[in-house]
Amino acid sequence: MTQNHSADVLASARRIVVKVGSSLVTNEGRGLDEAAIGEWCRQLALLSRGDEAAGVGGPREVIMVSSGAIAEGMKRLGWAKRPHEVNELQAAAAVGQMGLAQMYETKLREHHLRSAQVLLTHADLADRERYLNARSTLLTLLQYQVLPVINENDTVVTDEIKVGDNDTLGALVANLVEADLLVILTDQRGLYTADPRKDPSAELVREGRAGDLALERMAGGAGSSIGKGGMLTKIVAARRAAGSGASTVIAWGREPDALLRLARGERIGTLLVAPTQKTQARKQWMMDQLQLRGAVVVDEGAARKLREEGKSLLPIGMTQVQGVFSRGDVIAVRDSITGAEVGRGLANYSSAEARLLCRKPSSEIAHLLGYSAEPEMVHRDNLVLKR
Ligand SMILES: Nc1ncnc2c1ncn2[C@@H]1O[C@H](COP(=O)(O)OP(=O)(O)O)[C@@H](O)[C@H]1O
Ligand SMILES: N[C@@H](CCC(=O)OP(=O)(O)O)C(=O)O
Repeated sequence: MTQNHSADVLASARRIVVKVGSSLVTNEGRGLDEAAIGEWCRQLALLSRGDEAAGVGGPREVIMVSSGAIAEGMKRLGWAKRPHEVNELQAAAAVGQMGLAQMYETKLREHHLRSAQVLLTHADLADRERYLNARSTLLTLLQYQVLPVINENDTVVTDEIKVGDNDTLGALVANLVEADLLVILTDQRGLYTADPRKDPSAELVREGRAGDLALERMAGGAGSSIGKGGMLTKIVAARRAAGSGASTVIAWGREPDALLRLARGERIGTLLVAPTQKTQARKQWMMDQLQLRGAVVVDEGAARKLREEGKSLLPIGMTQVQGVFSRGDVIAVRDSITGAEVGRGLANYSSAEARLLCRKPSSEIAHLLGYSAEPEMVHRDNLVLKR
C-alpha cells in the first residue's frame, strides 16, 4: 500500500473506536492516570467536534473502550497482587469501574463533551436481538454527540462467558457499529518484530495487512502483569475488525496528540489495513447468508423505490411475509409481480410483527406493536440489492 493510500485510510475514517489498556489507564497499576485520561479526552472532544483549529477535517464519531477497572479496583482495595478468585476479580472490577466512569465523565465534561457508560458482555454481542439493541443504543448516543465509554461488564461474567480482553471487545464494538478505524493505544509504539521487552533488537512494523498470519507469529503475550492480552490479542483483534472493513492502528498511548495526528492522516505506530472495504465486507456478509429464514414480498412501487431510488423498505410497501424470522435476521425482499429477489437485508421486525405491519404506514407501528424500533422494515444501509 502506498503512503498516500494509508494516509487516506486514516484521514477518511469517520467512525473511530479507540481502545486503551489497563497499564496506560492506571499508570502500571499505580492508580488512574488523570493526566493521560485528560489528554485522550481532550483529543476525543476535538475529534468529535471536528475542531477546525485542530485540523482534523470534520467531525468524527468516536467511541472509547477503556480497560482499567480491575487494576483500579485492586488499588482502591489495597490489594498488591491480582487475585485468582473470580468473585474477587469481579468485586475489584465493580469498585474500579466507578472510578473509571467518574474520571472519564469529569475529563470529557471539562472539554464540553457528554459521555455515557456502556458495560457489555459477550452475550450482548452473541445474541442477535441484544446485538441489535446494543448497536441501536450506541448509534443513538453518537447521533446525540455523546461519547460512549465502554468496558466489559466484568462484575456479572465468569471466565466461560467472557469476551476476556478489551482488544477483542474493541474489535467487536468496531464490528457492531461498523467503524472505519480501530485505534488500540498501548504501552509500546506499535507491533515490533518481537516483544521489545525481551528482544532489544526488535523493530517496529510500520504497516501490514490485517489478517496476515505472519504478524501473529511476531506478537507475544502481555509484558506486564497489569495488561491482559498482550500484543497477540491486538493482532487478532485487527483481523476481527477487518471482518467488517475496519483497519486498525496500534500506537503508543503517550505519543503526543496521537489521535489528532492519526485523524490528520499522519502515520503513527503500526497500521494494519483491512483488505476489504467496509461496505464491501458488509454486502459480502449479507450475500453469503446461505440460509435465509424468510422473505417479505413488496409491491411494484416499493420494488421500484428500492431498485431505482436506493430507498429503505417501509412496511406500507409489503404485501406478504414468508417464513419465520427474528429481528436482526437476514431476509430476502421479493417482487410481487415476478417473485424475483430484489435484494437482501436485515429485518428490523420479526416475521410475526411484520405480518401485522403489512400495508401499514410507519406512523402506526407503535400503536400496532406496542413499541416502535425503527420506521423501516429494512433500512437501506442494511439492504444489498441484487444485480
Ligand atoms: N511483538 C510485540 N510487539 C510489541 N509488544 C509486544 C510484542 N509481543 C508482546 N508484546 C508485549 O505486549 C505488551 C502490550 O500488551 P498489554 O500489556 O496487554 O497492554 P494493554 O494493557 O495496552 O492491552 C507490551 O508491553 C509488550 O511487552
Ligand atoms: N475489563 C478489564 C480489562 C481487561 C483487559 O483486556 O485489559 P487490557 O489488556 O489492559 O486491555 C478491566 O477493566 O479491568
